[in-house]
Amino acid sequence: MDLELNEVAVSAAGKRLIEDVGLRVPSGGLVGLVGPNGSGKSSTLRCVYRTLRPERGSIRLGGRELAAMSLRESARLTAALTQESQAEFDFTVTEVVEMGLTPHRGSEADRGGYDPAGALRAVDCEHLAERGFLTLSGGEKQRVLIARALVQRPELLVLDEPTNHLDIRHQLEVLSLVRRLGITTLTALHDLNLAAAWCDHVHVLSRGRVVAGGPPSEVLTPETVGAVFGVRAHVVEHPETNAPQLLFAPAETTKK
Ligand SMILES: Nc1ncnc2c1ncn2[C@@H]1O[C@H](COP(=O)(O)OP(=O)(O)OP(=O)(O)O)[C@@H](O)[C@H]1O
Repeated sequence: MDLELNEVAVSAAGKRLIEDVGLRVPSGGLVGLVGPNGSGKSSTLRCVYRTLRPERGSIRLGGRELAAMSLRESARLTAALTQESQAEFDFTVTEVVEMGLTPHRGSEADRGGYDPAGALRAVDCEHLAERGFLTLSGGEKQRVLIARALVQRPELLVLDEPTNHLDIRHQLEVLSLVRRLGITTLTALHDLNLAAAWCDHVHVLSRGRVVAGGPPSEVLTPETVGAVFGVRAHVVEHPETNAPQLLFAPAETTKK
């Protein structure tokens, strides 16, 4: 199911958070949102998982206006891992993962996919099934929340910094898993090299606007990264994967 945003604008507390945001995630595609702190990544994602209501523009999922769907319907289709998801649940890990089934309760629909144990296995957390969620490390919590998103069997995954708190192995495993799942995914990422390595397309946000979008090799150029993030970047090619990777230096550093 594809996702399309056109000229989306949203405000909160009298402040324009994003303006004219447009992007498309093709069915089964993985698209990254990158940008400096406060550039509007989370606000864009919040419009997609409907905790913010755009005041202009359109958001279509599978060709249908989100605004015309009931919240229950869009919640069934969309699983979100948000900045707020780390809420303090006083439940076991299995109970937290089972919460992902909530949007399907009372519905006949069963599109197959992960059961709670399978989802925990997929994120390498099977051994944590009976632990209290509150006793987990930050990275373990993050992986359990990804398992909760998987059992929902969503058509669309919306991920806000899914690699937060994860060690390097689990960062790579989570993105590789998302890739393998083939679910339409829009994700905010701080790490430009992860975005470059895993995303089909990357959109760069700056002050609430998309200033560049397309394949990572076309978008994550020294010029764009320099202008948006205020750092000097050099692009090298990963010797194994050929993905563009960036090396950074502060803007003011002069070469010795
Ligand atoms: N409810 C709100 N009321 C007022 N301002 C808000 C609200 N939500 C977000 N903002 C502001 O909008 C801007 C964009 O925030 P947003 O969280 O979308 O950025 P972000 O790119 O996800 O940032 P980060 O990388 O720091 O997570 C910020 O300046 C933020 O302070």
